[in-house]
Amino acid sequence: MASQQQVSAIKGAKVLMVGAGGIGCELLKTLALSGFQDIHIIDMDTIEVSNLNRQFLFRQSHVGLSKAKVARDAVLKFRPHMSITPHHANVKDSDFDVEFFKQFNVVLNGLDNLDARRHVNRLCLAADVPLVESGTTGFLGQVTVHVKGKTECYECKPKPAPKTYPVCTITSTPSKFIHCIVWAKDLLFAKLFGDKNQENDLNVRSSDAASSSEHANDVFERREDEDIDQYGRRIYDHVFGYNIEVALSNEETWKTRNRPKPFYSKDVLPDKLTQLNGNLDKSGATDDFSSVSAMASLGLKNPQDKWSLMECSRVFLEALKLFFLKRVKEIGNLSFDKDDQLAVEFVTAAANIRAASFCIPLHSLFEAKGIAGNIVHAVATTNAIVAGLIVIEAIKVLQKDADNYRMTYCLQHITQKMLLMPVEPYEPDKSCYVCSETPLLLEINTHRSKLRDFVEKVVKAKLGMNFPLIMHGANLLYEVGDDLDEAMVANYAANLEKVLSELPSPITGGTMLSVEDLKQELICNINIKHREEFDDEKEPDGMVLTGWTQAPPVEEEKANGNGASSSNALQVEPVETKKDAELEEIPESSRRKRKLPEDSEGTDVDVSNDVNETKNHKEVEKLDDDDDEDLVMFDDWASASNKKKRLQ
Ligand SMILES: Nc1ncnc2c1ncn2[C@@H]1O[C@H](COP(=O)(O)OP(=O)(O)OP(=O)(O)O)[C@@H](O)[C@H]1O
Ligand SMILES: [Zn+2]
Repeated sequence: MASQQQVSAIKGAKVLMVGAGGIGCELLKTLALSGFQDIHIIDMDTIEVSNLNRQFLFRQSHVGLSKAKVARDAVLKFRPHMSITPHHANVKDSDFDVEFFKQFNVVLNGLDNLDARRHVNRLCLAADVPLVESGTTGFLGQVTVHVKGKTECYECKPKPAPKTYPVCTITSTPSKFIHCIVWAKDLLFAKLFGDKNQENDLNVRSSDAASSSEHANDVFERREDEDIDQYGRRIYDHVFGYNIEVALSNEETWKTRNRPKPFYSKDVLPDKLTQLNGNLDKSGATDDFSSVSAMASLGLKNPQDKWSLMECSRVFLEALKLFFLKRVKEIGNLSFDKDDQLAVEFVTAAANIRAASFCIPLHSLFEAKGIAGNIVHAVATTNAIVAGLIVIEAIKVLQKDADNYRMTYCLQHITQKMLLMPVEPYEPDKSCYVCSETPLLLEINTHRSKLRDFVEKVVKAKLGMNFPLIMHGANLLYEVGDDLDEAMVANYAANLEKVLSELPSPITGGTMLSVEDLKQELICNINIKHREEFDDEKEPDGMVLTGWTQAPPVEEEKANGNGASSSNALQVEPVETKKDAELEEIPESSRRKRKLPEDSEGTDVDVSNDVNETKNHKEVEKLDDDDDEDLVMFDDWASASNKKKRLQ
């Protein structure tokens, strides 16, 4: 039962909910049933069929409609007197500025990406509105509280970086199916259907041997008047035949490994079969790209079947053909999307052919899609638990009950019945560039690096600024915005191409730059230190930013003798996690032996495993095998004491 105080805090609160997906639907329902009266919802998406299994406010008839609006309507049916304001929009839109955020007493995130989370964090800091942040991945989840000046902000701690794979493993020596998927998705699919100007390691493979015109760099370009079937076979023969032969010629590599088998289309697919390949009429409507399917065209029905090498080859050629015949306008702009059926078919087929070549077990489309799309199946119960925890923290925040704020980690721990692990929040990190004013340090070659390098590699990629403004003293060097006149745009464009030391207001060693994102009201000061040389391998950006921290990438395996290194690695998100940086590591303090509250007094629980990885469930389970009494289920949060004061 809520106390009178809680009831009035709830009733008087104006709440902003960002994200009306898996967590958001549960959250809105729980907020409504807890008595909240005034809620704004921002969600940029429309409802998809795949949402219906867990986003229970939505029905089949809502597919294609705004999530925010339908969620509002669904809740008003059982709480008609609530005020719910839906915004079908991106939270990064300029309408949702600091003034907009200031009207709320608390912001609750149910998002699925780092970019939006960082943006909301910055606006909450600028508007001085508390934020309750959340995320789930399968059975794992977390809820964290961020109150300016009291607790760490969302960006105080580095977020786990995506898993990386050495390039040479992907291009030359795959040993697992995931390596074949990364190759098919990030190299081959990107090369054939994505931006032609992007650097791509398939080029290296294609041009490092004989430079005969047949196998030179432009092998992926479709020649004028080239029949689409011929083109498909040529690509097939190049990537699965010729490239493997080139790799085989490097005898050293295969001394300790199984030699791969080159495949040529004429051997795998008799001529007659290719001619008969596919029935385009069955491949899907021409006006609905999303329904185009090579499987349909070939009469392959069950996505859980493992295709034979011949079937994979037919799907490969058919999918490639369908892209050129039915989706030609998109070619050049495509990037892999797990919800794009034809893309998934192509990648599954290509990955399996490569897997067959390297004697790696083949996988079904269903499995390949899960791996390629980093899919961990969402668990509705986890979302419900997390939504409940968000509301509990929101109520504490509204009551300014800072002593009892908790970051709560939801762990699957069936054998030990351990479900929730509450942890006291940390104070703000004094060196966090987002919530403190600590300057960053950038080592850079000011005579060689251009302003563009600085903007792309530091300001956008690392600091996550979308609308940067760069000042050197009183001089404005660069700015992005809708209200700039033509002369300014031209001036900034010219600055981008200049090396730092030759800018109108030169940037040299000792310069202090101020970089600001007007929309996020975030200002960072950056001290510049000139440095001549950088290590290509270890410092591939050609610059080093200190004070900005990202957890080191999870490196799958060390360079394996072909000269690759982690800096020269392909990134994929950890397969075990669903969304980027959705789950954080449990804070250091609680990763060490941590004294538990009353119920489990005297029992030390070591949670030294990374909750990020679903595969680690087994390791988590084995943590305290010897003690069956570790039930860590707190229904009285205040009793979760035994605590060391960390808040100010
Ligand atoms: N920048 C943003 N602005 C507004 N809403 C956002 C933004 N980024 C993500 N969202 C919303 O956050 C919600 C996250 O929900 P969820 O994690 O369940 O993802 P989903 O897209 O519904 O499901 P899935 O990714 O599993 O198909 C989505 O509804 C998405 O539209
Ligand atoms: Zn911070």
